[in-house]
Amino acid sequence: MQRKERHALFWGLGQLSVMAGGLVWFKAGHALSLQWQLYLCAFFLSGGMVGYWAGTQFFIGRLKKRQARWLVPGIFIASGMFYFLWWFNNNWLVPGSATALGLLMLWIGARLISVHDRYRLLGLTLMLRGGFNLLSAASLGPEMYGVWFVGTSVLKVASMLGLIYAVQDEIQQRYARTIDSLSHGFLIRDRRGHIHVANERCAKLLGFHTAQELIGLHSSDLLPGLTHEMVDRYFERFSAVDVQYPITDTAVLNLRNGNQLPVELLGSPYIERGQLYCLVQLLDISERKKKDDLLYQAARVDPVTGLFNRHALSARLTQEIAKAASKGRECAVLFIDLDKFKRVNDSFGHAAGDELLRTAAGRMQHLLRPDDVLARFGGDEFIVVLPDLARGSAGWMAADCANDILAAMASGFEVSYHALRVTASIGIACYPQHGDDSDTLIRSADIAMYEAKKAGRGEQRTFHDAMNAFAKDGLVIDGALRGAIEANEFYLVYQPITNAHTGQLTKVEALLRWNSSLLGPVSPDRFIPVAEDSGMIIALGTWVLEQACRQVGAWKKGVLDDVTISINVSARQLADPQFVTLVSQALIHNGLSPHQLELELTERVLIDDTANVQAVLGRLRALGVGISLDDFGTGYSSLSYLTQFHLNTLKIDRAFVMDIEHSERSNSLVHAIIAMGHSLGLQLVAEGVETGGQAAILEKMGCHYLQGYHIAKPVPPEDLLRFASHLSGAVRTG
Ligand SMILES: Nc1nc2c(ncn2[C@@H]2O[C@H](COP(=O)(O)O[C@H]3[C@@H](O)[C@H](n4cnc5c(=O)[nH]c(N)nc54)O[C@@H]3COP(=O)(O)O)[C@@H](O)[C@H]2O)c(=O)[nH]1
Repeated sequence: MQRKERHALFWGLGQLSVMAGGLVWFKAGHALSLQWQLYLCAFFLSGGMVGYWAGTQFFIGRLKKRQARWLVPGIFIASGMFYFLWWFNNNWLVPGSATALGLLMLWIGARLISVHDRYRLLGLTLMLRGGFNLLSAASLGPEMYGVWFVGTSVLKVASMLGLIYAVQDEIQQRYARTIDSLSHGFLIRDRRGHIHVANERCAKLLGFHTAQELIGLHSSDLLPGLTHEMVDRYFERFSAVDVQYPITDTAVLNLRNGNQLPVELLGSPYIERGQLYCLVQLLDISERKKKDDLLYQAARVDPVTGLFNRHALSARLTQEIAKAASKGRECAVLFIDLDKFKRVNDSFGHAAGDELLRTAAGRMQHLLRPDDVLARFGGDEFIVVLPDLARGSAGWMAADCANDILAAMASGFEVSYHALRVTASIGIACYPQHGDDSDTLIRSADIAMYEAKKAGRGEQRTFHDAMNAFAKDGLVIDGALRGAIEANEFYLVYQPITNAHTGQLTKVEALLRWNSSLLGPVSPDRFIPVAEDSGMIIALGTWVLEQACRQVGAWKKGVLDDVTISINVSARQLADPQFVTLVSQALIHNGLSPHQLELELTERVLIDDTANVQAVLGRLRALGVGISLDDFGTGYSSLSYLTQFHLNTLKIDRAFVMDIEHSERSNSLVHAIIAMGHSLGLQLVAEGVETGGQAAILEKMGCHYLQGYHIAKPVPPEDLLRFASHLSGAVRTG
């Protein structure tokens, strides 16, 4: 039995008790002594009153534990009092009982009315019964028994109805409270679409004031766009076989107040008295949708610049390609890489780097048309997509755009109160000429961007097929390079560098050769850039350093006893924190004095990471190792490098030397370089000397050393030893 229903037990027992008292008094006079009759009547009346009182308290939920403990003692105390009263005068028994019961019912009725509206009918009928009892007590004679019986029966039926109403109302209220306490909307509709039940949350979600407003409405009245057909079609889904419940849908509802509400609808069938209804739960998923949108955004947007990220860009480019294909139009992809961005990050920190990226992105965005797409592709890489271009125009439109971007970058940046110059390198690929899917176009633009970088930064290049062949070649070489050191596929050749005045062999340049088991002989011009890109140049350079020093060690105590070995060092080697240690170990292990080693660097190495390069070169010079600037004249040819890096030697590039006999411009340029080198106290080496005439001019100009095919080609070590022996004999005799 439910806790609430125990009131019926108390009331039932109370009623039984009162009836038992009546039987004892009116029907048991012949079987019991008067004292027993009086006592039992007093006991049953007390039991009945306590039962009514306790039932009422229980009904309204106010029967406390400590009160319940007094119920049985209360019956005995009250019985004692009634017995004592009637013992004096047993004529008081009937009117006294009616009076006591009447007063109790008046109290119960008043109490119920005061507690809740739903008890008003019950309370009123009980008060009437109470009043009727009092009236009966005052005037009830045997002649009135018939009237009394009818009156009391009518009132009992009325209070029964009042009780049924109160209990039903309570059950309904409990049900309503339960569905109202649900955190989601809830409604029950019938086959025709009429709403039978709805909770307050449902009303609120749909823009109504109360749930009551919804009851009786047709579902199509709930939302402006909802038609009768849609309402019927929804219900039909519940009649279908093999349906998994709940039927779950998500939708964005257009509400009557003009707002939109993203919801999840959970529909389940509900059968009442053989009729199929549909029970719909509405879950407000605005918050979930906001989070989904945020995640979607995060997956598509670069947090630093707020631009599309790589994934979003790919998807967008695929769309633009499809559009261009369907309309016979073109589109272009610009792959933009900020030069030297790493230096900004390293020198000023990542916050400054981010600021620079945002400024660069802002400048680019400013140059673009509303439909153009700008995305951050990676660290310092951006991509611009120019969509919907007329046939034949993609190439020049992209080149124009690239020029504008290069100009915008050239105006310099202010980052963390520092004025910085950051250039960009741009590669261009067009649809349909250079690829017909997003991956191919981006890859082609990337390859073209690398070509632009190689051309010396701040440049743009448009993709062409030869670049692809080159990139593919790079991939093949990259694959073949792996394991080539362990497989002993590399060896060194040595090219003599002689004193221009005396002809004496004073230096040799070690040059790397690769005889690949897969590709055959591969020239350094092809494999060195690939090794530099992959980072393998560090291992390869270390091998060259050790091998060359070992060779010079082996030449000790011979004609090449005091020769200086010159080796080429790439930027990545110099950035390797182990590099200086490796150099010093190579010297010690092979017994070389530091002046016997000269490291050849190109201008590109020097500009890449000035602060670090300066520090490393300082440590190398402290060791006593010589530093030589290779290919001078081909790169930036900046005088500041010559003073800034404390170089020992300047190597004049072959490109100038080859023309000095015939070109006045080359002649005067080489002359100027030599004069400048002298003034800075540098040793000068002329590269690519191929003729005696060139050698003579260079010697006359004051060049200290000569290197080139005129003296000797790069040769294996044993040939070089023979050459050196021959030369020293010739020099001695000469
Ligand atoms: N980081 C490293 N780079 C290296 C290493 N070994 C070589 N290289 C670089 O590869 C480039 C090509 O070198 P290579 O094919 O060996 O060419 C050298 C000489 O053979 C060539 N040379 C010398 N004299 C002449 C000449 O009279 N005519 C002519 N046509 N070519 C000549 O010049 C190259 C030497 O160049 P340089 O280093 O600039 O002095 C080249 O850039 C090498 O630097 C290595 O171990 N590590």
